[in-house]
Amino acid sequence: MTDAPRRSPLDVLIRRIDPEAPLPSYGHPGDAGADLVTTEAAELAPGERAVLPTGISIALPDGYAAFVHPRSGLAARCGVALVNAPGTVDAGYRGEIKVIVVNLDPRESVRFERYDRIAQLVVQQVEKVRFHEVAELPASARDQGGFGSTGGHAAVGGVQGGNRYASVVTDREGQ
Ligand SMILES: O=c1ccn([C@H]2C[C@H](O)[C@@H](COP(=O)(O)OP(=O)(O)OP(=O)(O)O)O2)c(=O)[nH]1
Ligand SMILES: [Mg+2]
Repeated sequence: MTDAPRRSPLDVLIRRIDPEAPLPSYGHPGDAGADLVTTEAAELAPGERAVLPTGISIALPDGYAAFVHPRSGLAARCGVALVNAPGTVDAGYRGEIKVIVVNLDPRESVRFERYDRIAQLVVQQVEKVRFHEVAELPASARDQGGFGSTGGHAAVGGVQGGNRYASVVTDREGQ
C-alpha cells in the first residue's frame, strides 16, 4: 500500500442510506469534527445504551480513518457518552456508520429525535506499522511506569498507600 498524499480539505465519497439524512457538517470553519445525526428516534433510560444509525456510509482513502467522538454538550448536559469512544471507522468500511451511545445519568432518561446531532466524526491520517519482534526494548525515562505512576490522581477515600492522592473534591477545587 502506498501512503495517500496529504490533502486538505480531503474529498470523501459519501452515500446516503436515509435519503433525507443531513450530511455530516462542521459547525464552524476550524472545527475538527463534523456532526453526525441519528436517523432513528430513541429514548434511553439511566444506564441504557443503544446503537444508533447515522444514515450515511463513506469511502475513505487508504491511509485515513474516521473517529466517532462524543459531543461535549450532550455529555455535560445529559450525561450521554459513547461506549467505545472514539469509535474507529476503517478506510475499507462501506457499511452504515453507527454510534454506540450510553446514558450515564443516574436519574434522568434522555430522548433523541430523528436527525438530532449525537456525535462528531473526525477524519485523520493514520500510520500503518510493521512490528519487529525483539527480546529487549530500548531503555526510556518512563520505563514501565504508568496507570498513575506519577501520583496526584483523584481517588474516592482520600489518601492511598505511600503516594499522596487527593480526594475527588480536593482535586476539583485545588487543580
Ligand atoms: O463507533 C463505531 C465503530 C465502528 N463502526 C464501524 C466502522 C468500523 O470499520 C467497523 C468495525 O469497527 P471495530 O473494528 O471497532 O469493531 P470490531 O468489534 O473490531 O469489529 P470487526 O471485527 O468487524 O472489525 O464498524 C461504526 O460504524 N461506529
Ligand atoms: Mg475491528
